[in-house]
Amino acid sequence: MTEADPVIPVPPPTTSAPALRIAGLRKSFGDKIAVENLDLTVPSGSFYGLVGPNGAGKTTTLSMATGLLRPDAGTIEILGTDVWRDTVTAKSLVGVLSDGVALFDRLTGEQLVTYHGLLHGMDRETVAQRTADLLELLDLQEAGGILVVDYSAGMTKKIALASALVHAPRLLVLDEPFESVDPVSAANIRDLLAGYVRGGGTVIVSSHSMDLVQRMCDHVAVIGSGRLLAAGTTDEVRAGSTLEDRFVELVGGRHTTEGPAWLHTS
Ligand SMILES: Nc1ncnc2c1ncn2[C@@H]1O[C@H](COP(=O)(O)OP(=O)(O)OP(=O)(O)O)[C@@H](O)[C@H]1O
Repeated sequence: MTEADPVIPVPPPTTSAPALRIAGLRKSFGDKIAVENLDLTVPSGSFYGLVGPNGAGKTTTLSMATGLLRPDAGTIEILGTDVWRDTVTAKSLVGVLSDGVALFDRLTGEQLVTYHGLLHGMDRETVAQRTADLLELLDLQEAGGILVVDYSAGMTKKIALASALVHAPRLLVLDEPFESVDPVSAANIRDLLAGYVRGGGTVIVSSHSMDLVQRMCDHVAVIGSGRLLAAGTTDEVRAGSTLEDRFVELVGGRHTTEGPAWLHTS
């Protein structure tokens, strides 16, 4: 699949508001401050990367941004709709692939995608057509009749992505979409997402692959310890070096030793 048109037409914009606007976002778990005073604006039509070290607050931020986790403070708007005041409208605008949220895995892959489509109020015929398209695009045709509980990690990721896409959302929020996915499927997913953005959609993707984010995303935000460290176009943020080098510079934490002596066999 190359230079593909968007598989699913993205509804035309009805607002000039950014795809996502976050202001003053905070979240603590007990004494642990996971997200601290975070401001972030994701322009409509962008392919936005969110990067940060383990425990930086990416999943917490994306969960709050998509109506899955209530913030302690701050506002979040998706295309001008306040996520926590008008959650139903906001959720209709967004497709979410979450890290670690359980799927209804006693359904087959086909049933799971169909369920998500029906949940969004789509008619059965459209849901069936789109489900078939998505299963084909994600190389899951043969697995469509198998229970999701029996899927591999990569297949589970792909069926969750299909479920997030079936209602043709205006904004797609993907937490670690390429984790466990084989290189061919990853390339197919990248083409699918690029086509989706060309068709007017917005993608936010969190990833630990700096190389992938640098190649794929036109904007990037770096977060560390729950705070925004840098944000802008990918070229602005990497400022002449590679995103990986810039990331290490911003985040720190590189160890200069080769580990304890007992790890060295000779
Ligand atoms: N439900 C929770 N209860 C307690 N602490 C939590 C909870 N969820 C997240 N945290 C803490 O909040 C911080 C941010 O976690 P988060 O999962 O958002 O990081 P992340 O950037 O997605 O990390 P990773 O790249 O490792 O997935 C971490 O210190 C984590 O331990």
